[in-house]
Amino acid sequence: MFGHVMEDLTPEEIAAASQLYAPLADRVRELVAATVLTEVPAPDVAKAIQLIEEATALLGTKAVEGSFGVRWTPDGKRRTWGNAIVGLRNPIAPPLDIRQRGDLTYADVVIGPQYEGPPTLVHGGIIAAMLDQVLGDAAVNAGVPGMTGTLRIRYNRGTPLGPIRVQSAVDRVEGVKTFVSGQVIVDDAVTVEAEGIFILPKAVRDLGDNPPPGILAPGD
Ligand SMILES: CCCCCCCCCCCC(=O)SCCNC(=O)CCNC(=O)[C@H](O)C(C)(C)COP(=O)(O)OP(=O)(O)OC[C@H]1O[C@@H](n2cnc3c(N)ncnc32)[C@H](O)[C@@H]1OP(=O)(O)O
Repeated sequence: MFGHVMEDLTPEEIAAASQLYAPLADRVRELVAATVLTEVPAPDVAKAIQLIEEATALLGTKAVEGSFGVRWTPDGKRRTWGNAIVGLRNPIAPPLDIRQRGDLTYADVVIGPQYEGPPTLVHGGIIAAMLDQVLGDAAVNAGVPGMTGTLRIRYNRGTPLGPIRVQSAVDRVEGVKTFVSGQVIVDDAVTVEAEGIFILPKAVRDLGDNPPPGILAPGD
């Protein structure tokens, strides 16, 4: 399917790529936070711009065109490394390390200053994006994946920057629709609640009972 890329890589090659690119994304993420907060004098800002331009030019000498897509290997293992919320290679991602315990899908994450909306609080759109991903992953983990059709969010109170939990669980399945609910939790209090309907798209349904395994498998 469009955007899905098959790569014949060994687990060792994938581990090596992870060890190469995760620190790159981590350093750029730190750079983003530093850019928001720095108070150094103008010449130092000018120097930083020059260094960043050099790094960007270096990385751009060989690069994928368009987007990273979803990469998968013949064993069905999927890599969503460009994903805006969980992507290992994506400094925009907080990133969320989404885990599963029983029926619960969750991520514990520290939200930095680059995600500020109201002063000292997490931006509501960022919260929505994280909930979208974590609710979607609950559907994937339950074996009933889908694209977000509807996502309803209730912001009960502000969510402070810093450590938060985002969690979700599947409520029920009706045909091609998976109903999922979730919460954002800070210090044992629910700050945000969400309900989503995740729909197995017609294009995937049309692949029949045995779609390529990477289409539906959880990513990492
Ligand atoms: C496998 C991938 C894994 C991917 C796993 C990825 C992990 C998820 C985490 C990331 C989540 C995202 O960001 S996803 C990106 C944001 N979402 C999108 O871009 C989705 C854009 N919308 C679409 O592509 C489409 O509208 C779909 C897939 C949502 C539905 O299209 P469709 O498959 O053609 O649907 P259709 O046959 O008409 O209807 C099927 C049933 O769903 C109902 N329905 C249709 N649209 C909606 C809707 N928006 N909200 C509620 N319900 C709806 C219909 O009434 C019907 O109910 P009934 O008659 O059966 O009762």
